[in-house]
Amino acid sequence: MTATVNRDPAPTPQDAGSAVHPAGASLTLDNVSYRYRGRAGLGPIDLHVSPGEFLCVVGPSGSGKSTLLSLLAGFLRPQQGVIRLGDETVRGPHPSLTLVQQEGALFPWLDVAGNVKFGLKRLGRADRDARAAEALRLVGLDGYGARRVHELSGGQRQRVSLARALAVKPGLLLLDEPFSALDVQTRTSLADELLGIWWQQKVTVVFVTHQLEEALHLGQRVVALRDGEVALDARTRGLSLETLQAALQT
Ligand SMILES: Nc1ncnc2c1ncn2[C@@H]1O[C@H](COP(=O)(O)OP(=O)(O)OP(=O)(O)O)[C@@H](O)[C@H]1O
Repeated sequence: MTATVNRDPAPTPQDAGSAVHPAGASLTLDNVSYRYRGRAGLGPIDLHVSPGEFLCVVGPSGSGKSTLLSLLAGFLRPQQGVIRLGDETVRGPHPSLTLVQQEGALFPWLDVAGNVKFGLKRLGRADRDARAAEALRLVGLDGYGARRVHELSGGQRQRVSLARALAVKPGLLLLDEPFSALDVQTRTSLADELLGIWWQQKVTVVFVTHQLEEALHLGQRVVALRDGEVALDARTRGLSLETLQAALQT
């Protein structure tokens, strides 16, 4: 039997019509490649992500997911091709582009609010405080600002990481297996909260995961990488798990 996961998590910005003005930036990869010592790596690939789109990237170990995220985050420079965020070429880490990783990477010497405000140094104090409070409310941690990081559960720490990323009001949110270290229940509820936040904020999302079911549940679109190339690029609506698995195997 074919198990079809047929879920569009929320109406897309396009579905919602002209009332919605996505805050997210478009992302374009034009003939991009990066090869370590000229061999393994990624590309060349072409990819366009629309403003406000939620894209999931899947692929087996070594298929190029981390390389792709490092390129998008500006940590690596393409050896060939161009990456654009909106009209701007990505040449390095960019304030409108934030990355949330598996283990959050919070600063243990700062309290929760200090962590969330970390990327807001260019703002005045009142704006920083307001942004941090808003971001903590978005992730369900209203009132947690004065807590120490070590007092938090794994799920709460990932919420703080997400709040820190959202506080800068990014055009593009990059998520690298952000929930994979969490238990299934926490993972599921955080994934659903992320969908709510995405829908509210209209940020463009690139979400990397090993879990094909998670990609079909969360994404509007999924890109499957195999050996550094795009093996499948499809809308998730109506896409079966078997089709996705087959694309990664053949
Ligand atoms: N620093 C490096 N030096 C040499 N080769 C590398 C380096 N980093 C990655 N590679 C190679 O590039 C290819 C893509 O690796 P990448 O880490 O992007 O894959 P991945 O899909 O993120 O894997 P995983 O799911 O295991 O994290 C692999 O063949 C890997 O061995």
